[in-house]
Formats: sequence, structure tokens, C-alpha cells
Amino acid sequence: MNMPVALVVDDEPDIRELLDITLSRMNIRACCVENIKAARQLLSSQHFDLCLTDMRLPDGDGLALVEYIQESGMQLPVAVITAHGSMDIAVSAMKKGAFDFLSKPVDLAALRQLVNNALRVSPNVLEKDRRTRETLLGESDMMCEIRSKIQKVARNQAPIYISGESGSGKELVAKLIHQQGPRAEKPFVAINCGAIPHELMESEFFGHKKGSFSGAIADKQGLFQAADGGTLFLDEVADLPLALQVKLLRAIQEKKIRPVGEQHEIAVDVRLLSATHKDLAQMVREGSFRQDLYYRINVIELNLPPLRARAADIVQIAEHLLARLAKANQMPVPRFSPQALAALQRYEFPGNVRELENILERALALHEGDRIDVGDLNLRIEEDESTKPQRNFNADKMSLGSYLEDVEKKALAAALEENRWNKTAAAKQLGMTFRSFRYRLKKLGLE
Ligand SMILES: Nc1ncnc2c1ncn2[C@@H]1O[C@H](COP(=O)(O)OP(=O)(O)OP(=O)(O)O)[C@@H](O)[C@H]1O
Repeated sequence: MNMPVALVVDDEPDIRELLDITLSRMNIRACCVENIKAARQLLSSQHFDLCLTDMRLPDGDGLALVEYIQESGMQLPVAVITAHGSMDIAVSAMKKGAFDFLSKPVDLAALRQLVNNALRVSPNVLEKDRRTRETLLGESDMMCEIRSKIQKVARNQAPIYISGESGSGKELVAKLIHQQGPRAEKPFVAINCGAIPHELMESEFFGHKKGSFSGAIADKQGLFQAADGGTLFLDEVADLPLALQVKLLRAIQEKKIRPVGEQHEIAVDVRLLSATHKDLAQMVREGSFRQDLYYRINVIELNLPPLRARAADIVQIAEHLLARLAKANQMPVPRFSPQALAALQRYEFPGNVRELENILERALALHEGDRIDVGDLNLRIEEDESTKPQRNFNADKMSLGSYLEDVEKKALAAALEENRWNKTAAAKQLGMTFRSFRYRLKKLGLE
């Protein structure tokens, strides 16, 4: 295999030398330059596998180089070296697409770790895209966009905050980010922050030394250490008590933790992903979540829209999940009746995909023959759809297009049901021509 090549951009000769020696001991050839101009010249004339750049350079800042690399479409992981304590700059760089950051003075173990992660980023985009598509189902524009974001963010190390209603797939997305990235071979540790008693939280997160409190009968590793080299997924991060929020902030900034009762800090290399179904920005405004921590964990936000806002996905996901469930139960795959499909598309799914899974599991167990009918779905429809007020439009949670599509779909499906699936009568009731009605049915996937 060819020796990997790294581009090092730093105006301090000592740092260039340190990086050069460390990289060559890792069998990586370093090309060192002092400024952005020279870096751009080299980037345009030869291939690199990694770029390490200082932030303050004589002819500009490292952010400009990060931007240049992103805009030129090179699949090149770039990490920035920042002055100690300047996390804000590191956050900006990661928002612009930097892979990771190192703070000065450069810790050699952290440098080696970062370089190994960068070189593990594989450009096999097509294969990864296929796997993501088979796991995170849905062909709506929103889901396609989410999958493409997952591919992008999997390559870097920036903390990601995944927002979305309960059951909308936040943990599934977190796992995909881990699996598609350079840490895939290392552990993915998921923790539900709401499920740990407050008094045990610090020890759960950072570990403890034997005898540090009553009940600490042996040394214990914390979650950060368990996830070392891999990914730590903090589910329901909104439930973290304020005291722990401070300690978490420190661990993220310093990339170091201190187990309870331990004198020394331990370096950890963890990618942090977090999620909650609560409105974290609102909690910051109310003072129950620290703003500085919010800013650190939310370098990049990924919002998962509720299933009802992407109704175009419902049929595909339902059919896929039903086939999967039937296979797992060694049963033949039943078909949905058209009425069952229409009812699923109209349903609100307050519990999102998780609820859809439960509905299908029950329907599979209860249905008779080779068909699943509306009755087998046992949907919790509390109000008559035609009398129910429409949900309010919420621009944070959905696009106007998908909201209107949703409203239109409901109107068409209700008219069809009321007219016993007679399209001519349904079109007449809605004041549309038959042709236009049929066109809309097709467009909205209701045929
Ligand atoms: N787009 C999707 N395609 C296939 N399965 C999905 C999709 N979204 C969610 N699921 C499935 O739905 C279930 C719930 O997903 P997940 O646990 O990721 O949701 P969540 O948002 O983390 O929920 P909570 O907020 O309650 O923790 C899982 O079994 C997951 O595999």
C-alpha cells in the first residue's frame, strides 16, 4: 500500500517539526508548509490523505483553508490546531466541515488518535449509502436529505445533536453515524440519561475508584472509558442534572475525564452524539439546560421530522417492516388491503415509527387469511377526521410543502372513504375534475 501523505500547515517551525516526526513514526509522509497560499498550491497539484492546519497563519486563518477544501469537493479530512481554550474556534471549524480539532500544546497521543481516525475514513460512498438506505427507510425528500447528511457528518468528529419526537428514529440515526464513520470498529455506547439515578450519574459517566464512596467496592470504568475510541450516545440529554452538565462540558472541552475519587485526569477519545424529544433550546431559555453545553453538543443539528410530516414514507416503511416481521416469525408476508393502507396514511402516529412497528406486529399476529385489513390495525382514532381541526403548521418541524401535502392527502383519502372508493364521486365532492383528482392521487402515492 502507498504511504499516506499529510499536508501540515503551520507557521511555527517547532510545531511543523513535531508533527513531521510524529507522522513519520506512524509511516505517514508529511508535506509541511507555512501559509495558506503554499497549502493551496500543493492541494491543487497533488493528492493528500489528511490535512492538519494551524488556525492563525500569516496570510489568513485556518477556517479559510477548511472552507476552500470543502468548496473544492475534495474528500480530504482536515483537522484544525487551535490555541488552548479556544473551543469557539474549534466549533466554527467543525461547523464548516473540519473533521476534528487539536488544542495546543499538542498532545501526541491525541494527535495519533486523530490521525488514525482520519485515515480510517473510507470514501466508499455508494456502498455506505446503500446500507443506510436499507436501514433508515423512507424515500421522501426529507429522508433522502437526512441520509445524505448522515454520510457527511459520519466522516467528521463534530458533536451532533439529534432532535425529533419519540420513536422517530433518533437512536437509529446515531447508530448509523457511528457505523458509517471511522470509529465503526470501536464501541457504540448508548445511555438513557433519564434512567440513571442522579446520585450515581457522575460515577456512571466517569467511573470511580474503589472506596471513593460507600458502595464503591471496586474500581469501576465509566461510560466515557467504555466508549473510548468509539461513540457515546447520550439519549434524553435534556434529563441531565445541572451539576453533571458542568462536568460533561469539561470532559468535552478538555477531552479528559476524572473518575470519582481519582487524583489524575485520563485522556479519552470519544465522539459525542446526543438526542432528546424535548425542546432543548426552550430549556436553555428557561435556565434548566446550560447554554454553553447546548452550544458544544449542538455543533451540528439533525432534525428528524415526525412520521406524519412525511406521509409519503408510510406505505414504504409499513411494507418493509411487515416483510421483515413476517420473515422473523417465519410467516408468509400478508398484503395490506387498500383501506388499511389509506387508514395508515391518514393516521397521526404520535409514537412515530416505533408505533408503526407495534401496530404491524399486532396486526400480523391477529390477521386472518393473507390480508391485513383496517380492523387488524386497531388504530387509535379518537376523533372523526372530517371534524378534527387541522394541526397547526410548525415551520421548525416540517416544511410547508410536506404540511400541505399532508393536508391534501387527508382530504383526498377522506373523500374516497366517504364515497366508498368511487373516484368519480370523490372528485365531485371535492369540486375537482376526475382527471385532476386521479393526477393528485398518483402524485401523492395514494393510488
Ligand atoms: N426511518 C426508519 N426506518 C426504519 N425503521 C425505523 C425508522 N425510524 C425509526 N425506526 C425504528 O423505530 C424504532 C424507534 O426508533 P428509535 O429508537 O431510533 O427512536 P428514538 O427517536 O430514539 O425514540 P426515543 O425518543 O423514544 O428514544 C426502532 O425500532 C427503529 O429501528
